[in-house]
Amino acid sequence: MSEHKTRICILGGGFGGLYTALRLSQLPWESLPKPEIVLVDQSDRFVFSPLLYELLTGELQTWEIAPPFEELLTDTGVRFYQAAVSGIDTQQRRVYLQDGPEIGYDHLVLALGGETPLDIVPGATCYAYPFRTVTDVYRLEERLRVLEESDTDKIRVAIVGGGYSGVELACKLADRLGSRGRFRLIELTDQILRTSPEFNREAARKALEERGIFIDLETRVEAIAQDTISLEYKGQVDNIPVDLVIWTVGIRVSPVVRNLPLKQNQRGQITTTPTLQVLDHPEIFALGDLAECRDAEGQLVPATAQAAFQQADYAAWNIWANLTHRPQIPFRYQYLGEMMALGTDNATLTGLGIKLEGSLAYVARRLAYLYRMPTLDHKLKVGFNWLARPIIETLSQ
Ligand SMILES: Cc1cc2nc3c(=O)[nH]c(=O)nc-3n(C[C@H](O)[C@H](O)[C@H](O)COP(=O)(O)OP(=O)(O)OC[C@H]3O[C@@H](n4cnc5c(N)ncnc54)[C@H](O)[C@@H]3O)c2cc1C
Ligand SMILES: NC(=O)c1ccc[n+]([C@@H]2O[C@H](COP(=O)([O-])OP(=O)(O)OC[C@H]3O[C@@H](n4cnc5c(N)ncnc54)[C@H](OP(=O)(O)O)[C@@H]3O)[C@@H](O)[C@H]2O)c1
Ligand SMILES: C/C(=C\Cc1cc(O)c2ccccc2c1O)CCC[C@H](C)CCC[C@H](C)CCCC(C)C
Repeated sequence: MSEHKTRICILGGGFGGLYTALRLSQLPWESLPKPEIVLVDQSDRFVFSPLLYELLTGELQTWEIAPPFEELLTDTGVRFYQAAVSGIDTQQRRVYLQDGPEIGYDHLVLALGGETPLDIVPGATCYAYPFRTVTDVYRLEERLRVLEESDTDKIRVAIVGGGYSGVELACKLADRLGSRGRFRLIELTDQILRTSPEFNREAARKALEERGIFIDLETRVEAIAQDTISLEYKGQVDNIPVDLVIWTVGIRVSPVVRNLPLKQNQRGQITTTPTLQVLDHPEIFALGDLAECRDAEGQLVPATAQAAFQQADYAAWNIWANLTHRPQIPFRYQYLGEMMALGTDNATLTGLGIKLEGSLAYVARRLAYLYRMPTLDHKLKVGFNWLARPIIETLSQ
């Protein structure tokens, strides 16, 4: 008689999914056969999004911040499928893939993250550049290169959203374009970085000012066309000429998630228990940006990499606990602080009672992120490269 091997299927290989898979592969399964762990992602590589800006400035290379899953999962026993998830049957416990096999599961982990919605303003889908994936970075890089090689005197860039992504991108791009860049940062509310600690917000304001970045507060984007952006401020609409519009605003869960017969909030996020299980489906875990979770203390868990990274440990542990008949542990979110890149030699950091800005914060942020990268092997490769690169560059001058 062939024995059914328990299968854990993880959908999405980002901060929630990949780290759950890696943690699961390290847990002790001695008392029972190791389950089959399957990870599905539409991309062939994991993206360490906090360091995505550094691709645009050439500070980092793609392999460092977006290593292929096959490489990260070597010797872990986790099986990787590159395919887009097109549907999930939660009754039959089956996952459907575009151009791929159907996968049955015993435990399912939903970690598909979110998408940047562009269709909320006319013209944005056609003319604005989102900033979330490596493909987004390559498209933006191509546009920047065309503009840099053109004979236009000033390159006019509008960045929509005065949140973290908008501010970080503005500073990095301002450093890349130097005196040729003309930047506006467009924010709907009356301040940038509304949720940041005052220290980081002040450091960001200073960095934006030093780079001559103009901030439009209380300003709504009405429409985007090929070479203009229409901005509404205090009831008046202005059409401003631009060469490039970058859209960093909003997050939306994908239609695959929206279509699931699982309890969701107004934004389509799946409601979970503090143990990260989906209501009425103890075999399904949901984490990261697609989940609405209140932790053991009742605090709402934010949609950040910091939170997804912490949830992954609990999701893995609770699946293991389920299979080994141990009690579940409720998730406790620990806000450790936040870090922001504010240019190619500058950053700000507030966390664990420490406040740092300038080049010291720049180095500390890099080291803190190196420590958060997946797998020891990858950390060593990247760390070694960070040490070796400046030496090689100096010697080859
Ligand atoms: C530019 C940028 C910078 C950021 N910086 C920070 C930061 O400094 N600190 C911080 O805490 N947070 C940061 N964030 C937020 C952070 O990236 C997210 O909160 C975090 O990635 C959420 O993790 P997740 O696992 O839910 O989703 P993700 O990490 O987005 O992973 C989702 C995965 O699912 C895959 N996927 C999606 N749909 C499908 C499908 N249909 N089929 C198959 N695969 C699919 C995707 O390819 C992706 O690999 C940043 C975000 C951006 C965009
Ligand atoms: N360094 C970091 O820690 C870091 C970096 C990047 C991302 N993240 C995390 O990733 C998530 C997404 O961050 P994000 O910066 O990409 O997005 P975000 O936090 O949603 O910021 C977008 C900003 O744009 C504003 N806005 C919304 N609609 C607008 C419109 N139509 N026109 C102009 N402005 C508009 C938002 O105002 P409202 O707030 O009022 O909606 C907000 O201030 C967050 O959870 C964040 O914590 C963290
Ligand atoms: C603020 C810190 C962590 C929170 C955090 C933020 C993120 O954006 C993440 C993204 C993805 C995964 C996880 C996280 C995340 O946990 C870090 C706090 C760091 C400390 C304040 C100390 C840092 C010490 C340095 C590593 C060494 C300093 C060396 C010197 C100053 C050069």
